[in-house]
Amino acid sequence: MSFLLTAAQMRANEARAMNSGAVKSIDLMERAGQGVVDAILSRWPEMSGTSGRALILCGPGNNGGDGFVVARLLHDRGWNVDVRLFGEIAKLPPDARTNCDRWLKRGTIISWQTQPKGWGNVQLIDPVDEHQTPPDWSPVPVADPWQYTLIVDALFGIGLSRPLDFKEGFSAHLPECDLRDEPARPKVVAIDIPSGLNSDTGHVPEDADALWADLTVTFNAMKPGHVLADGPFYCGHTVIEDIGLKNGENIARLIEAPSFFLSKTTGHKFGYGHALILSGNKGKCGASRMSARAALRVGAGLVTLGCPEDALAENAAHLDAIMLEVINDATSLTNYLKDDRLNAIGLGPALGTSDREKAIVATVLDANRATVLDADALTLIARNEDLFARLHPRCVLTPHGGEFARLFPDLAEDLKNGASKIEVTQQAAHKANCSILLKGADTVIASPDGQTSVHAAAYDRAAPWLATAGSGDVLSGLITGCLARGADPHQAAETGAWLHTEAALAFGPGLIAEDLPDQIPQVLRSLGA
Ligand SMILES: NC(=O)C1=CN([C@@H]2O[C@H](COP(=O)(O)OP(=O)(O)OC[C@H]3O[C@@H](n4cnc5c(N)ncnc54)[C@H](O)[C@@H]3O)[C@@H](O)[C@H]2O)[C@@H](O)CC1
Ligand SMILES: Nc1ncnc2c1ncn2[C@@H]1O[C@H](COP(=O)(O)OP(=O)(O)O)[C@@H](O)[C@H]1O
Ligand SMILES: [K+]
Repeated sequence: MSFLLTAAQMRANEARAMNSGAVKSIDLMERAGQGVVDAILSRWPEMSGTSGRALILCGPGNNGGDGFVVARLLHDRGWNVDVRLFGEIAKLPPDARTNCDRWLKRGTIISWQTQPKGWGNVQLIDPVDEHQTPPDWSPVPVADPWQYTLIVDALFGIGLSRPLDFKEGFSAHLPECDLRDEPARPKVVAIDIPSGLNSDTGHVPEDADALWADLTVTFNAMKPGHVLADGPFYCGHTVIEDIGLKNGENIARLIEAPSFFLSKTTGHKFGYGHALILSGNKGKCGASRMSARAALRVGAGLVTLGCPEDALAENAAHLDAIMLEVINDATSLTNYLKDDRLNAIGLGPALGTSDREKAIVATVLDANRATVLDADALTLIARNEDLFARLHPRCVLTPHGGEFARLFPDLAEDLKNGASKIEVTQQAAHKANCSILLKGADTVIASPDGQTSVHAAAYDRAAPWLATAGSGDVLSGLITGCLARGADPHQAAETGAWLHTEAALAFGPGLIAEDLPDQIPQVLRSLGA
């Protein structure tokens, strides 16, 4: 199982290891630098056979220290290495300083720093005399990035403490981001996290800048910034190098393939649960049918679509294996729910938002069954405090960003202002007293018992084809089906999110929402279900 660590949690791991005497910080830095070199050579094996030319951009903290280690290791492999330092050698922290000195036995450093007040553009000074302030800020030309095989961003890691500003000269050392697809350009590698990206949130603040990378090499575990928000775009591809720290607390787990409960062995259809999906009036029920189909495909033993009488003929024309039940109003729903084999309910897609549906949502919540609330059901809950107050821990809410803002306006504002998507989802789960799945390529799931997970449809699992009308309806059906099969709400949301993306990957370009449920058999087979 993989976990995400905040910067504070990573520092705590390091402090624990130091205090126990298990390892010295200088050794951790050596392992980090070695890990970066290993990751580079493994990603681009052609670089191990020959020596190239590298530019290492070091920052004023320990991220820069890792950079000095990389510079030394590449030099010792025969590479031609240039090192630039943002800051002053004299102010480096101890381990970074040690590695800077080791580098200075092999090569030189060109340093640049923020210009003193009143100076014009950033000045580059060459070389830095570590014992005295340079008498003259003589400009040095920015190196042409295209002369390098490799550029390493060791400027700022988890210690980024304020927004990055390209005016300070950081970007001049990299080819333009638009040239990412240009094969002749140097490879760009970020140590720990691309500089400028917030490692806890994945945000790059408005008006701020960040460097981009082809490869990001981080240590021990991914940080939220590698998978949330803008993170994957800037990181390019992320690998984890083990530097031997033991992980303590984490902020979330990273959802991986489910390893349980999706296979069917023996037993009767009722042993796999009976899901009820509720729909609205005729002409608008397509979304609920897709949801029902997804619930059946994921293996619910039975699925019934409950709809008003006027929608019966339309639904009957489309459905075979899915059963139909007339649910005109809250009273007919109450009667139908007397069958306690109905163990999971999904509602919202194509439900409607009139008084009929408001009463239906109230009835469903009062029934205290495992329930997924999506789309129109979320709109009704956002509008009616009495519905919000009825939410309970067997519910899963599946809002997209707009629905989340209607349900939790304050938290949505925090998110807009740079708060962590993980933290706002945790707070929402606490407020609503139920599981919340906040959608996106970075889907976050939090439950009131504190469980938190992130599903990243990123890197090798990027599935942009999911940005298509109705794909969310299928997701709610998948989760309802998992609930019917006996998963708890958090587990059902995790499994639904993973299957949803996997189904999109199995289909690929041209995907429309209807295609998703029919990819599920192939996905289940690949899991050995
Ligand atoms: N367990 C750990 O935490 C380990 C950390 N290591 C490395 O150490 C890094 C963290 O080192 P630090 O805590 O020294 O932090 P950083 O090196 O990430 O950055 C801190 C320095 O950057 C300056 N700074 C921050 N934001 C700035 C901005 N926008 N513009 C200009 N200056 C800015 C700060 O004033 C400070 O001098 C990690 O990212 C990783 O690369 C590794 O060496 C191995 C182990
Ligand atoms: N670019 C993307 N990458 C991965 N998943 C995405 C992307 N865009 C949307 N999704 C997923 O697709 C689904 C869309 O749901 P939603 O916004 O409710 O759409 P709809 O209401 O049309 O069904 C969500 O599960 C979301 O996480
Ligand atoms: K970096």
